[in-house]
This record gives sequence, C-alpha cells and structure tokens, in this order.
Amino acid sequence: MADHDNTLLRVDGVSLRFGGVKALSDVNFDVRKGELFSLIGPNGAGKTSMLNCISGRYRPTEGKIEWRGNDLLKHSINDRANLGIGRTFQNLALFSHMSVLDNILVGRHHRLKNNFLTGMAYWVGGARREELNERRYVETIIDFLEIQHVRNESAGILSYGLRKRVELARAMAIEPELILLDEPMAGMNLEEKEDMARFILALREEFAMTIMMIEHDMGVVVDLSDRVAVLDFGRVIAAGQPEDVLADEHVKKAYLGEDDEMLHALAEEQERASA
Ligand SMILES: Nc1ncnc2c1ncn2[C@@H]1O[C@H](COP(=O)(O)OP(=O)(O)OP(=O)(O)O)[C@@H](O)[C@H]1O
Repeated sequence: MADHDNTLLRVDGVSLRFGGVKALSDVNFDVRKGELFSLIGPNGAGKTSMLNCISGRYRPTEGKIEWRGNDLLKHSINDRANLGIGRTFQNLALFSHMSVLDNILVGRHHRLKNNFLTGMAYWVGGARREELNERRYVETIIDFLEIQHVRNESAGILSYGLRKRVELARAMAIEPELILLDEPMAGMNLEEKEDMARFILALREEFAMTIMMIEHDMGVVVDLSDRVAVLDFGRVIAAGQPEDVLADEHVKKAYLGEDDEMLHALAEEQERASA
C-alpha cells in the first residue's frame, strides 16, 4: 500500500470476529492529518466495530492498526486516549447525575492523570496554578460549544441535542489529535444538526483536530467529508471523494437494499465466514 505523507492512522487488513459472527473482513483505509474522513454503510455493516478497534474497546482478530507509523494495537484504551485519540459514543455515555461541568472535567482529569509532564507540573509547579490552567481550557470548550447556560445542570435532564454537545465537550477535553465521532447527528432535529455541523467543522479549523465520523445522514456526509469509505457486510465496498462514492452503483444498491451481484457475493461470503 502506498504511503501518504500525512497519514495519521492506518487500518491494514483488519478482521474482527465475535464467536460465530465475522463483523469485519480485511478492512483497509487510512486517515490523513487534518481531514474529515467518514465511514458510512447500512446498519450492521461493521462501522462501530471498526471505531471500537481504533479506540481500543475491541481487539481485531487479524490485521494491523498504525498510529503515526507505530503499532497502535499494543496500547490499552487509556494509552490510546493519551496518544491523542478521543471519541464520542453512539449511545450517549454521560454521567447523567453529574453536572455538565463535572462531566467535562472527567475527560480533562483523565488527561491530567495520565500525562506525566502535566502531572508533574501539577505537583511541582503548584496545584492551584495548574488547576486554573485546566479550568481555562475547559471554559474555552464550554464557550465554543455554547453550553454556558447549562454548565451547572445535571447532564441527564438536558435535551438530546445538548447532551450530544456535552459528550463532544468531554471528548474534546482530552485534547485529541484525532476525534472519533459515532453518529454525532443521530436523533437530532434540523437546527441541532446545523449547529453540530458547525461545531464539527470548527474542531478542525479552530482546534486543529482530525476527524473520523460515522454518520447516517448522507447530506451531512457529503457536505462535511473530504473522503468517505463505505462498509457493507464488514468489507470496504467503495472509498474516495463523497460525490464519487455515493454515485457508485454498489453503494447505491447497498443503501436501497436492492439486489447486486457483488453485494450478494459479499453477503454469502460473510455468512460462510461466520458459520
Ligand atoms: N459485542 C458484540 N458481540 C457480538 N456481535 C457484535 C458485537 N458488536 C457488534 N456485533 C455484530 O457485528 C456486526 C457489525 O455491527 P456494528 O455495530 O459494528 O455495525 P454498524 O455498522 O455500526 O451498525 P449500526 O449502523 O446499526 O450502528 C453486527 O452483526 C453486530 O451484531
């Protein structure tokens, strides 16, 4: 596979099996620094499984994942966050009884606890000054995501759209270089989607983050993405510029659920591999 100068993350021949189910088969793609890369595909195609392999929740049965040219798979979930990989979840994973601010601080403290230099500065340089610095960054995130007015509310009582924003804030708090967003627009109304699209673009422009996103809303995918890969039956069936990928016959049929020889063969293959 040809190297790209800006490759941040490389997924190379990844397969994943859960007992009898082959969720991923020989998946290859790369994510380049500064881009917005989307992973799309019908329900059950393997998108979240792929994200979980990158964030460290699942371990691939076969294949490699590299982060800046180094083996990522030898690192634990915590290590991967420290290396600069943050994520949000498809089903919100906030502490609902805790305030918005405390939810974000959980993400921030994770970084503090696990970062040796920051941790040393905390103890040697004076805990109070460090705490103020930490607070300052958290305030920047709160301002950016326009959630000042709910900062002291329990996360659990917020509207769905606001909870999604708090979840994004918590992922931002570890200052990731790559942020993995699992269906950031799911369940949102149009206005909430427009806000979230604005925030996602600004993650890149203002916070210099690279973004990998799973999203079902094709309008959002085409508008925001630099490149797209499509999974179906655990395999990449197309990859490239969003317009080209969505014009692909196999992709159209995968989404419409129509008969397609290639997809039919993949379905049979997955069934055989899962047997
Ligand atoms: N922890 C697990 N144990 C067993 N099977 C799993 C597990 N996680 C995922 N799978 C299976 O792996 C396959 C891919 O699921 P995955 O959730 O990755 O798909 P997806 O593309 O994210 O779907 P959706 O768009 O519905 O979220 C499915 O057959 C699913 O049932």
